[in-house]
Amino acid sequence: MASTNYKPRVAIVYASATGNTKAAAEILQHICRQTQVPVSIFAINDFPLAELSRYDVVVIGTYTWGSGEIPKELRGLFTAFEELGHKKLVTAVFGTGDSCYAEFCGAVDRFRDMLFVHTELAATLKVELMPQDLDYPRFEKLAASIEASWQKVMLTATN
Ligand SMILES: Cc1cc2nc3c(=O)[nH]c(=O)nc-3n(C[C@H](O)[C@H](O)[C@H](O)COP(=O)(O)O)c2cc1C
Repeated sequence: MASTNYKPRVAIVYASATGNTKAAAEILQHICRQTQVPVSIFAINDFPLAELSRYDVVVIGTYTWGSGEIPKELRGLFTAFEELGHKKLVTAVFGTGDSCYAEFCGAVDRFRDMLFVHTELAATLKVELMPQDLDYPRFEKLAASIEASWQKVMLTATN
């Protein structure tokens, strides 16, 4: 995300009940920071939904609850994306889950389907429980996909 003069405003917004998704969010924040792009990270309860439209890139981190469901604290954010309907907003969604459940990381799938319709969805990533060292390159790929989508949106805007 460093090759244009304009620095995108990037937010990582996550929900985490037991810490796995928080750890994943912090890995992504660390990787993004290496590209010199300022990244703000918010636990969902600290993120002002009214500010969603002020960001160029929003990355969601979610665990999965119930039977493949979005945690209730993220439902407001889900609706806010639907209502915003901003196709130039670059998004991505990652999640941690437990593959013992029938719908592994079902919340990621639910966000993916909605974000694909309402935003410029860059990529998704599913992680088994607490992220491990071998997941790190997968987060690097996620960051690279986000950057590529951002460059695409910038290019479209200037042509
Ligand atoms: C009651 C309950 C239901 C769950 N349902 C699912 C599920 O449907 N699919 C899944 O992949 N993981 C499911 N999980 C596992 C969590 O999503 C997983 O442990 C996740 O890493 C927790 O993230 P956190 O540490 O950020 O809270 C469930 C966990 C609990 C306790």
